[in-house]
Amino acid sequence: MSAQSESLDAYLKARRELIAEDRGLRSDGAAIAHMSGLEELAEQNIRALRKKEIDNVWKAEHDAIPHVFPGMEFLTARGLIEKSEIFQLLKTMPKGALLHAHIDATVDVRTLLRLAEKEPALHIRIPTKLTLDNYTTVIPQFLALPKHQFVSGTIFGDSYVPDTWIRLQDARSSFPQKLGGEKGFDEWVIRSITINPTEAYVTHNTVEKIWQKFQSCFQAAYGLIHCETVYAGYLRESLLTAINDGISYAELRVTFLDKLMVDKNGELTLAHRDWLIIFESVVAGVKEELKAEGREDQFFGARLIYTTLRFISNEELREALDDCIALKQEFPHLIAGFDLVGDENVLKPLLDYIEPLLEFQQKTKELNLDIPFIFHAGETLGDGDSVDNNLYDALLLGTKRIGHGYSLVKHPHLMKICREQSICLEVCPISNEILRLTSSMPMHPLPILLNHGVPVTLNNDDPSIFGNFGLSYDFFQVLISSEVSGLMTLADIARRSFTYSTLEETQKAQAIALWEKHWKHFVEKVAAFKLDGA
Ligand SMILES: O=c1[nH]cnc2c1ncn2[C@@H]1O[C@H](CO)[C@@H](O)[C@H]1O
Repeated sequence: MSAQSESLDAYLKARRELIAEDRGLRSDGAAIAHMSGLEELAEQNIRALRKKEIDNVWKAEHDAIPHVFPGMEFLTARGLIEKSEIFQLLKTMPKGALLHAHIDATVDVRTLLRLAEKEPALHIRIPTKLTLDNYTTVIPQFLALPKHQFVSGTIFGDSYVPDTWIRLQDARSSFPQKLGGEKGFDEWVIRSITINPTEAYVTHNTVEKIWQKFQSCFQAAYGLIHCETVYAGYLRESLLTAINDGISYAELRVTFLDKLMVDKNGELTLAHRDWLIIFESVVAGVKEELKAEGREDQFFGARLIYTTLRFISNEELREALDDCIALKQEFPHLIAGFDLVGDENVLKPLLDYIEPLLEFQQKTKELNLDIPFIFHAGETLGDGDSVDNNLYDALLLGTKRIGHGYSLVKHPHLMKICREQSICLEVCPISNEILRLTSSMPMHPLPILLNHGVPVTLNNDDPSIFGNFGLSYDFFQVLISSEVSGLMTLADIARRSFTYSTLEETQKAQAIALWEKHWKHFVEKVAAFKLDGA
């Protein structure tokens, strides 16, 4: 061997070692090191497919879409993603646990409308007269009323008195033909409860503005969802959408801000415990349905994270925390934890609530109740602002996981804590992009977290508003925008998701065993996948 080739070999060896050392903190290392032969083939196939797709789709010119690139804005790219072979494969991948989704934003808006429009008690109102000029900006509200308060009529034209309730079915059937009739009505409502690409990328293209639109989606959809007959159907659809995408377990956030929900007679009588009873019976019903189809091994179960909004007073928080305790005592298997939600950038920081939160910890300790905090924190672009600082409080308060934790990468010490104490970040890539924290996936901090070995799960956050149902879209955006992460990275994330859940150890083992079974089938399929021209 010549001196030259010897020094080249030495250089290449040193290079391999440096790379291995740099990648050494990543959590997918073990999964990659112990790949089966089939997993190796599946990984190769996905990487080859990705390369082909990046060249043919994400670097190509498209008439309707001016600038495409891997991991680009989701709302512009969605149509292209849905045509992708990788995406079609990912749809059948077992995704593990969904640990971050707000339940009132999980069902396709058309399905919600189909459920709501069947309910004769539902009414609609708008704050102003609807005209051809203003109708795209007017946001409706909904409420189910008791029979003796039903009001027939129309919401369009001069006869409508602003802020009066009109039966939804009437408002829909009398919606003027020049606005598209019933179809136009549906489109109008859908516009008010979703974010469209023009809003995200043009008219509301700042964190502050998009949050205003985002929050108004929740307010508009609230009354459609929170009425007994619709609610049960809604929860069923929410679970089935997740399960059909390969999610086998979920911890879903529910906002228990209002004390009562409208029952099937249009009366405000359903207390929080009734909401949980409905949830429990829906979970049982879904299990029955799946069993009848021979699919019972696709769903391990679901729990709820009790949430309230970060604008309430300390006294109201004390009430909410007591309510959470009472619910946990009655439904220990259903309550997974406690969280505070809403726009961190404009609402109160965790520090404002420190007294009631510390009292709660003391109380639950005395009662021997395990109700972990699972706080949203650091969902911001700020560096040292009160939202960024929420990370300190979330960790000091012993948060079990961190919702978003977008700004965690600015804190090496906090990353170390998360790594050493297995505190997982519930990362929501598409949500972060649509809510304007990042303009696209290549700018998202996820690779920093993965390369530092910070535990992460991938989540969809508010799919009914963003359109990223299930986890396939978020998994896709992560996979297409990295050359380090591959199929085994996604597998590692999915497998570990159960570990960060609030399931007990034996349940975790059972849920992981089921996941492994589905993963094996999936790997066989991907390993056998024939690339065009291969
Ligand atoms: O990404 C998020 N960060 C903080 N709060 C959120 C996010 N997504 C939804 N919500 C909050 O959850 C409530 C619905 O139950 C909404 O009011 C919304 O503010």
